[in-house]
Amino acid sequence: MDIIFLEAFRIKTLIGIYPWEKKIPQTIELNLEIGLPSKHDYLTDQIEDTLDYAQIVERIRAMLAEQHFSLLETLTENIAQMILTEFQSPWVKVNAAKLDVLDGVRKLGITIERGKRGQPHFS
Ligand SMILES: Nc1nc2c(c(=O)[nH]1)N=C([C@H](O)[C@@H](O)CO)CN2
Repeated sequence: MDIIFLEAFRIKTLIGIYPWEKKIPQTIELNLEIGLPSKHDYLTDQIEDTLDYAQIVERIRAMLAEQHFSLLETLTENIAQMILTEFQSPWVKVNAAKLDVLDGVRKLGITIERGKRGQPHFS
């Protein structure tokens, strides 16, 4: 399987279970791996024949501006389901971390995998 990755994508959003977290946006860091559908033919060298990672980033920005989550679990699940359904990715891994929210912990968060990870893509 071929994979698009997004590393250290930092974005501000309202996230958290405490009252202050529902009012003050926090920066979270996202790391994503997005499986490409094996039916796609990358040898065409055309953006139409792959997943456009710029569109995925913009879609995540829009989601996190509109929707506010209490838990990182819900945030990662919503991002994963959006990528599987809207971009027809067969498999996705989403990691979301809060930065410096607990004393002595630089990053903490969650990683989820959804969908089915496929075989290597041979062309
Ligand atoms: N499993 C989780 N535990 C906690 C979360 C979370 O999203 N998932 N969130 C919080 C608070 O919002 C925290 O980040 C504030 O310090 C606590 N535990």
